[in-house]
Amino acid sequence: MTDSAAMQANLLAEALPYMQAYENKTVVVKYGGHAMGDQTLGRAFARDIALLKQSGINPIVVHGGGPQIGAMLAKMGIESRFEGGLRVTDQRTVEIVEMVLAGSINKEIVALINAEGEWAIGLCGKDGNMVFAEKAKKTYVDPDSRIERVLDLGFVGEPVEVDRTLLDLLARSEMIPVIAPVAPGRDGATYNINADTFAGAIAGAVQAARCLFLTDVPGVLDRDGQLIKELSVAQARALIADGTISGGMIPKVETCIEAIERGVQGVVILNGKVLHAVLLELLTEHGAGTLIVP
Ligand SMILES: Nc1ncnc2c1ncn2[C@@H]1O[C@H](COP(=O)(O)OP(=O)(O)O)[C@@H](O)[C@H]1O
Ligand SMILES: CC(=O)N[C@@H](CCC(=O)OP(=O)(O)O)C(=O)O
Repeated sequence: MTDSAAMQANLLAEALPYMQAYENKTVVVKYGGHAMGDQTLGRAFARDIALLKQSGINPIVVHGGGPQIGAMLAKMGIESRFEGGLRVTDQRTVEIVEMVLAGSINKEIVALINAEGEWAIGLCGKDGNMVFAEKAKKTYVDPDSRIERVLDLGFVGEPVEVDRTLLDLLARSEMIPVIAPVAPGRDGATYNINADTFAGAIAGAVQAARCLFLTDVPGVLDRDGQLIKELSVAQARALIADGTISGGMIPKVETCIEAIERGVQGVVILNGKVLHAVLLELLTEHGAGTLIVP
């Protein structure tokens, strides 16, 4: 046996018990816009997803694309504005969000997975009546008057209904769903949904065995910048309360907590900029990021 063949055999032997543990289980992978790097990274991500399917695991990809939406808006002369980590989305903006998310980014990921010999299918919340959203109800406390005010974020939505019929059908097929976080409202509007929130709702609806959030940091870091390998829901809440977890990591960890409360068995935040992060997390003993457990 050559060295390389021996190495592959060793890797396979290490991965086998994990593959068996996840067999026929659903793993939701949230692929964040910041985690989408160059072609090499994109191909490695697609290969990981293809390998999961080939191993009898049922992957569902939910993707973001915040930086890519920002770049397209800038090209059209529209400035991006965020409130509490959410993009303020007027009618013109939601049209561009849908174009970028459900159009170019979605099809790019589908093509990458298909190039690995699999059958990916690009969807958004509108397809198969999968997700219905309502206008997000966010409030803030006015620092001068201390009065609680409602934030009007325009067409920013929260998923309120998830129908898993189409996802169940795809799970039994050769298809890998790749889903953009855009959904209709019962009011006929199109809503822009934060991709973490959307992935958490999908993971809860399908009772996923794992939900992975690929971002551009190694996971949740402690005050000294060291990776925390495992966190309980109570510990995660304490880190938000004492300010160790801040900025964009707050809604991400809150989404993880909600997903666990909805029955997802384990949620992981990890660095998508590491080659084969998904396989390293799921199929090796040490994992790759921060595992949040009940
Ligand atoms: N304790 C923490 N551990 C890790 N990242 C943190 C922490 N507190 C704040 N952050 C910030 O959260 C960011 C990740 O959130 P965000 O940028 O919204 O991710 P994404 O765009 O990939 O969804 C990190 O880049 C980091 O700046
Ligand atoms: C309401 C809201 O903020 N929606 C996000 C949707 C994309 C997203 O969340 O992408 P990332 O995961 O790459 O950040 C946005 O418009 O940027």
